[in-house]
Amino acid sequence: MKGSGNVKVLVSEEQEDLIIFDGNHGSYAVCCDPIDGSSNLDAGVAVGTIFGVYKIQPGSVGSIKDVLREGNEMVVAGYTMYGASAHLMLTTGRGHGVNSFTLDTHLGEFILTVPNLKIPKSRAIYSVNEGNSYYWAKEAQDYIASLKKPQANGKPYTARYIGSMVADIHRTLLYGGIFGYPADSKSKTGKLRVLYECFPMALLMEAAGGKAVNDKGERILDLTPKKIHERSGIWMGSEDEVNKLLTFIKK
Ligand SMILES: O=P(O)(O)OC[C@H]1O[C@](O)(COP(=O)(O)O)[C@@H](O)[C@@H]1O
Repeated sequence: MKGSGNVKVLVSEEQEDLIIFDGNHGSYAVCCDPIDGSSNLDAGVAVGTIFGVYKIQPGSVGSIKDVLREGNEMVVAGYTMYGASAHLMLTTGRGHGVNSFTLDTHLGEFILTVPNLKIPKSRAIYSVNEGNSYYWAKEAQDYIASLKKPQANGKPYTARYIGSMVADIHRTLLYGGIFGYPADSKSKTGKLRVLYECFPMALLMEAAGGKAVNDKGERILDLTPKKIHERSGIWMGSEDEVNKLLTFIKK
């Protein structure tokens, strides 16, 4: 990133402090989770790299103010997923849609395989770590319990959880459904980090026609973090599925 000359500020999950690249005139601030899902690496489960990009503030020489901003101000977001095949999912903002690329290992190039990807409006798939459900707020417990009952079509929802956010979100973008990692009485501010997990995935989700909210039902992209490694509870996925969740949260 330093060598590109375009990046002035870097926030990485792997670095406690903000990095400012002195000596270059980069115009961008990158927020990055270099290996998301790292706890799954040894098991050979798909992991990925998540990134979100801001244009640094006018007149800025690189500071924390360039990243402690609303998610709405991100200009690019994406992830690469290293699984059975390697994928790059990219958006340059809500109005610009989402493009999905697959790595052609012979060419060594990412090929555009799904242009202007749209998440299905609804799908009976939920993706959460139910191992935490004892600590969840009652609204979250009631919502997930409601999905396990036979729905209008006589069938309950199906559960899918890999435990690697990139892989769970990749499946959700392609197949539809809802992914959640709510805050709970054990992790009061949630687990996933706002700048390099929640914001990039929320921008992708909305650009694909989905929705992303926190435990209070507020739009994730309207949040403004106060610290670079700030966490938030999050739910995101197909529009109808998030709207159904909101009927439990916003009673
Ligand atoms: O094991 P849990 O508590 O279900 O958490 C899994 C979540 O944590 C993560 O692994 C994030 O953590 P890392 O970025 O530190 O790997 C996400 O990819 C995943 O959604």
